Amino acid sequence: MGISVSNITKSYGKVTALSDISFDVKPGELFGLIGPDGAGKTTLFRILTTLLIADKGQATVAGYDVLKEYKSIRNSVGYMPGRFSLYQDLTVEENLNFFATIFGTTIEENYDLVKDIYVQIEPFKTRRAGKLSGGMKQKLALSCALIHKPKVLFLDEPTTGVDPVSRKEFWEMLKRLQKKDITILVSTPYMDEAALCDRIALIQDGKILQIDTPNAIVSHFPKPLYNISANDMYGLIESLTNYKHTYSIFPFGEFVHYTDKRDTMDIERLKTYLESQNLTDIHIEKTQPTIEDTFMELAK
Ligand SMILES: Nc1ncnc2c1ncn2[C@@H]1O[C@H](COP(=O)(O)OP(=O)(O)OP(=O)(O)O)[C@@H](O)[C@H]1O
Repeated sequence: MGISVSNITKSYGKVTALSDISFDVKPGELFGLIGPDGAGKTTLFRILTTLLIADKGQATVAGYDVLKEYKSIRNSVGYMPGRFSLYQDLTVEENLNFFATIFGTTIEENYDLVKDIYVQIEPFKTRRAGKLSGGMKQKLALSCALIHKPKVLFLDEPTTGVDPVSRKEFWEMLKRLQKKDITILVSTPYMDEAALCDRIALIQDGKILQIDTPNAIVSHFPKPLYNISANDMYGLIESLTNYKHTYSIFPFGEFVHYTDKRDTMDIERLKTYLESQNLTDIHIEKTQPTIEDTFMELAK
């Protein structure tokens, strides 16, 4: 009753948005599609929610074929698209009522499922959706996607444009929904959110780079990784770019993430080199790779 995707390909004219994509989401799993803008995430969501037809390949959602049984899929899934899922001129309550009505149900009938989320915006139930904050819009959109008790929930970049506290709360809500036997496919460009999924697929340019648990993905990082900082970030990047032993560099907050071509690297020699480039306050220490590091390495 999860999701099964086999060899899905979709092009828009000359742009190949998805190229031979295959993966399965197990029933009850919280599965993340992680990739930058334009990777093909929205196209895949639209195919799985039967709004778009693939050029090639098959897919099933909740056991139903996306082509032959599209009507059953529409009754079994909840879809929170990245943008424009709410009617801005309707109030909070009217939006929820509208989504309940088109699925032939009522807010009361399925209130239990959305209660957790909806109570947080209920005090504003007479406010128009267009006047809500980003975090409140997101909670309303999630309530609307859930009001007909879907078996599978599709969330396309649900936390984009949402403040960090609301983002954290949102992920806690997803974990609670998962316990109610809902299979969740969520896309995000935020690598820190990827770590909260059961399994993730890293996707770029319409291709899947890797599928695994977040821990396993990180453990595939091929080399020791170092955090390097110095007084001048720009000079540090330039010097490391010109260093003959550099394998990869990647700006990461206040640090540069560095890997070396050699099997064993001499930290002191690298420090001496950077000092010779007029850099000061140089710190080099080994660090743990993140999903973002693995993504950058695979995307090379
Ligand atoms: N209707 C369309 N016509 C032409 N090209 C399109 C269309 N929709 C998407 N594309 C192109 O297909 C590729 C994948 O787009 P898609 O929206 O699926 O990616 P995404 O990962 O969801 O990114 P975003 O977060 O920016 O929506 C991009 O190169 C995009 O420009």
